[in-house]
Amino acid sequence: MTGAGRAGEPARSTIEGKLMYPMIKIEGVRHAYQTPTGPLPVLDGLEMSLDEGGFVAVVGPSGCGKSTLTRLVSGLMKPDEGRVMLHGEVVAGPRSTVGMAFQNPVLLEWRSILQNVMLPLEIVSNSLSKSDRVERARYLLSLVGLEGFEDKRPSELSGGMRQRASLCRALVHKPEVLILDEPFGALDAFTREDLWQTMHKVKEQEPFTGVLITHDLREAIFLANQVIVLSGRPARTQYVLDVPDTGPRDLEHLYTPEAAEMLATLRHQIEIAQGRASLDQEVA
Ligand SMILES: Nc1ncnc2c1ncn2[C@@H]1O[C@H](COP(=O)(O)OP(=O)(O)OP(=O)(O)O)[C@@H](O)[C@H]1O
Repeated sequence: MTGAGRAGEPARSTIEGKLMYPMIKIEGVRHAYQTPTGPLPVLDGLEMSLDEGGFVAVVGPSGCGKSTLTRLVSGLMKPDEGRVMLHGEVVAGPRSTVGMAFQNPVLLEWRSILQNVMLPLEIVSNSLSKSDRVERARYLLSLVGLEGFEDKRPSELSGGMRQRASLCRALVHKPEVLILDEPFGALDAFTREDLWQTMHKVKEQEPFTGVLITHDLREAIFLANQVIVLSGRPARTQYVLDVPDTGPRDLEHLYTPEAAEMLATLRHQIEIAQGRASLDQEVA
């Protein structure tokens, strides 16, 4: 990688003479939505840095601006101030190198599950032949446990299965960044935990840099290696927690003293963000 065409001087390091940029870098981002009753400030001093292969979970009070952050990273929106960079390049418009999965999977009922997963390959220009596309989609479906369901319609699948298919669709074109906006929020607790483990398996086989928006602190520390707590709206980066050991783990991991301590810290930070606790109060 060279520095040519790179914006300004984003934080970077050098390994063997090569410039290394964080995969995602957000600097001093401020944004307000224009509404009929005037501007609504949503983000006010957002900072974030995530290396390639990292996985960040973003938590914060309801309505503080978490989804707005995902729109900025995917290039669907530009900030009023500050900059969002992917690999040192300012994000100036929608990026095909970003995959997204949401709480509502929105699969197309008139297409089979396999055809739904293949959809991004039809939209994003790529050199894959039809048979390679089919092979890629089938591989991902088997990775998430949906082998044998390729020809089903979305309505024939359970909510958890649809979410698995949606994950495959988000990954099929090998995006550099995978954005997950509360993808497990509507699922029951058992299905959700099952999908957390699937996520670890997928990340092992299909490396990506992940951004997870969630209200579930256990989910955050189970999946991510960094958790960012946003303050109440207008949101700024209030607290960053580094989660050690991001390798595959079992659910028992969530019941260790280390996990309990991380959860207590995050809960306390959320209470501060909600204005229900002050910075100088001890973590309970
Ligand atoms: N296009 C828009 N125009 C005007 N206001 C908007 C727009 N999109 C979002 N908002 C408002 O901006 C604020 C932040 O929205 P956003 O969806 O980013 O929050 P969030 O943290 O993801 O919310 P939640 O936790 O409830 O999912 C909310 O008050 C929302 O109503």
